[in-house]
This record gives sequence, C-alpha cells and structure tokens, in this order.
Amino acid sequence: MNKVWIISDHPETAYELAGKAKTLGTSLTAYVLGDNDVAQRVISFGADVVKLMQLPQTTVWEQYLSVLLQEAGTENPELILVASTCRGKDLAAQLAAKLDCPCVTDSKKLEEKDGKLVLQRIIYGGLAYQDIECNTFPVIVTIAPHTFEKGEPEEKQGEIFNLSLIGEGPIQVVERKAKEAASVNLAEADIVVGVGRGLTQQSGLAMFEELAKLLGGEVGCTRPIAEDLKWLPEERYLGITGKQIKPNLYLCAGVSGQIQHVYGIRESKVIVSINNNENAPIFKVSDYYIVGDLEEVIPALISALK
Ligand SMILES: Cc1cc2nc3c(=O)[nH]c(=O)nc-3n(C[C@H](O)[C@H](O)[C@H](O)COP(=O)(O)OP(=O)(O)OC[C@H]3O[C@@H](n4cnc5c(N)ncnc54)[C@H](O)[C@@H]3O)c2cc1C
Repeated sequence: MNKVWIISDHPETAYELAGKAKTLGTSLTAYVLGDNDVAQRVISFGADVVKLMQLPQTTVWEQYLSVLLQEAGTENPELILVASTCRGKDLAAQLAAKLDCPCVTDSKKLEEKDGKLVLQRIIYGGLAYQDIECNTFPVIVTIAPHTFEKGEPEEKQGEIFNLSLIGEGPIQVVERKAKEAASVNLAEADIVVGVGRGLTQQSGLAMFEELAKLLGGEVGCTRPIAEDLKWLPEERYLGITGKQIKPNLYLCAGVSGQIQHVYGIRESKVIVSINNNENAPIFKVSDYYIVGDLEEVIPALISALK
C-alpha cells in the first residue's frame, strides 16, 4: 500500500496506530490532536509526516472533517486508520460517507495479503469473529485504544505541520465546561480486581478494595453492581457496554462470566476467577480459578498477601 493515514485525538493511540501503520504502507501521514512533542513521538513510532490538529475554545472537532476531505482529495490515501475514540468513531463514519468508501469498525487484526487488506472484528457482542477481505480502496478502519502494542520508538526524521481549519463551520461554540474528571482510568490499570453479584452485601466491597490496594490495582465490576445496585460508579463497570481493559492481571470474584462482561476483560493477560459454582462460565476464560466462596477466599488472599 502506498499512502496510509492515521487520525487520532489521543496521543497514546496515535503511537500504537503509527507502529501498526508503518508495517502496512510506504508513506505514513498522521493527523493528531496534540503539540510538537506528540508529533515528534508519532514520528519516532513510524510517521513520515505529522499534521497537528488543535482544539481551541472556539473550535469543535467536526470542523476538521472538511479539512480532511480536502486533504484526502489531493493525497489519495489508500488506508485510513482512525482511533476508535468517541470523536474518532464520529469522524470515521462521516469521512466514509463523504468519501463513499467502506468503514470497518473496531478491527482487531489488520494485515496486507496478496494486495488485499485482511481484517478481523468481533461481532454479536463477542460471540463470533468476522473475517473481512477488502480489495477496494480507500478504506477506513477504526481501531480501539490498546488493540496493538506501540512497539519501540526509533530515531527518525519527519515533517511536522499545523493543520489549518477551513472557514467557520456550522457549529458555534457558546460555552465550554470541563467534564468532571473520572476518578479512575481502568483502561490504564495494570491490575484490576473485579467484583460481581456474587457479593451480597455492599459492605463486602471493602475487602475487594483492600485486595486491589495490596496488589497495586483498581477495582472494577460487572454492570449490575454499578447500574442496578449502584454500589460503584458506572465508570468502573467492565464489558461490552462498559470499559474494555487489557491489564496484566484481572482477578474477579462472584462474576458469572456472561459474554457481555467477558467482552471487556478478554484481552487481559492473565485472568483469575473465584466462583462458588464449579460450572460458572467465567472459568472457561480463566487461566486460573478457584471454586469457593468469595467471603472465604478473598480474606485468605488478603492475609496471604499481607
Ligand atoms: C445489551 C446488554 C449489555 C450488557 N453489557 C454488560 C457489560 O458491559 N458488562 C457487564 O458486566 N454486564 C453486561 N450485561 C449484563 C450481563 O449479561 C450479565 O447479566 C452480568 O454481567 C452479570 O453480572 P454478574 O456476573 O455480577 O452477576 P451474575 O450473573 O448474577 O453472577 C453472579 C455469580 O456469582 C457467583 N456467586 C454467588 N455467590 C458467590 C459466592 N459467595 N462466592 C463466589 N461466587 C459466588 C454465582 O455462582 C454467579 O456465577 C449486559 C446485558 C445486556 C443485555
């Protein structure tokens, strides 16, 4: 493939996408929201050219659509990888509609084979994989953060430009208010201790928190714990409609392992589960499991760690 683009509003994802994209194309242009330092790092991970986007008070992300369309008209990229963030998903869909080209969302695999792009994505809430072969170009592919390792940075020269907006755009910014900062970023946590409905008393959360603290991790949960019982904030529930994580260790107790939950934790390097039902589905996706009562096993783990 000749020209590959990446578009990302998140620096870390830009580095991951650059590392992947450089294996697919001969020239890589990165459209990245960030400053000069971010641009230098994107180059070190593989970009040849970086075009920096900015979001001052009066600018909305959507305004970049017309700029990117104009650039696509002159540059003719064959493959456009877009970070699957809230902004990225929105932009990818609009770009695909305007360029009248395919858009493959949340691809987990991406390879070039015999002139075709071979992709794989998860469908039916994690029940099946869909293999896709694409032989029409351009094609837009959205990639979720942490799908690919970012690789090792290299000493490399590249060009950096500031991308200018065209005109005012149809949206006028009246006021901007900072969103309340999330107290936890589970996606970045190295160790996550998960709690499910097997816990019957809210007071029992204390032992999960203590275990997480001893392990240097964070507490996550299943959807019912956050949405129905409201024992933990919604930002802590994991799964297809919750957070998707990729920690080194996911240790959970009282979690049945329904597919909607497993979707969010399946990329964990090691999964350890505790459940009192020896047929619990979570055991099928676990590297290690303990059949037992969480009220006994968690305190035992805490005292062993201490
Ligand atoms: C459209 C849709 C989207 C959804 N998205 C999500 C999502 O993103 N994330 C999510 O988590 N869920 C999601 N769900 C809900 C999901 O289907 C399950 O209902 C949920 O994950 C189950 O949570 P749980 O494992 O905590 O509870 P349960 O399924 O009730 O499991 C409790 C488990 O605890 C065990 N247990 C009981 N007592 C003990 C004990 N003393 N010691 C040890 N183990 C014990 C039981 O054996 C059981 O396996 C979604 C559902 C739908 C329909």
